Amino acid sequence: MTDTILNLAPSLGERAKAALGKRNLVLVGLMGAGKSAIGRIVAQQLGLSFVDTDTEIERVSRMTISELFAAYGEDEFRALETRVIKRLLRTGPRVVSTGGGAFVNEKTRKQIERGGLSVWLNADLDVLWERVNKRDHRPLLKTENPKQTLKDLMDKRYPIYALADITVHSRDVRKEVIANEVLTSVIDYIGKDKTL
Ligand SMILES: Nc1ncnc2c1ncn2[C@@H]1O[C@H](COP(=O)(O)OP(=O)(O)O)[C@@H](O)[C@H]1O
Ligand SMILES: O=C(O)C1=C[C@@H](OP(=O)(O)O)[C@@H](O)[C@H](O)C1
Ligand SMILES: [Mg+2]
Repeated sequence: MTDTILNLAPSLGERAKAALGKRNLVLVGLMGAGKSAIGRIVAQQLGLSFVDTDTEIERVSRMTISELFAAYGEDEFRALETRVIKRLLRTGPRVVSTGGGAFVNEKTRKQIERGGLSVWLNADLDVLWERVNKRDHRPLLKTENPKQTLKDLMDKRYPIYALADITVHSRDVRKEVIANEVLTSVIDYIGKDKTL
């Protein structure tokens, strides 16, 4: 009997999916915040498809992000990013993990505002640095002092990320914990805003 009741209770993922309806869930935030890693887990829990915009950009261009930056520069990369995100949001609902600069670009941000619910994964400098310094595939961090570059980007971008619908504190705990907080925040946010 108890088993039956437990089985019928909707899971956190099911409740968040019902709250989201047809909206896309879009993760934004700085490099290393966990957008790609957390987005994948959140999508699994929601039973929605997952796409990482950088992976999609690499697929359509048949180049890596570093190659794109080197060959065409950041402005061209942003233009491609805007186009890719527009298409992904049109054909959802899905979970979309963006690259760190996407939400900072005004055109892309407006698309995200129209096409989905945005979640900022907000992390401290030391957490971000710990995560990004292990890999070297991020062209913007190929500077003499990448930690300072990250700090400068934080100062510039955090006021813009703060425009996201929801903020979740990304920190040094298991990824599943952060993913659950994203789902809970979605339920809370949609429950509070009756106009949605
Ligand atoms: N909560 C977490 N705990 C431990 N490692 C994490 C956590 N979130 C992300 N990571 C790791 O940090 C690195 C950067 O995460 P990633 O998802 O690529 O960030 P982003 O897409 O925001 O740049 C990856 O190796 C990822 O597995
Ligand atoms: O912050 C940025 O401008 C960028 C972040 C990267 O994605 P992640 O945030 O997933 O590392 C990637 O899109 C590109 O290197 C530019
Ligand atoms: Mg990423």
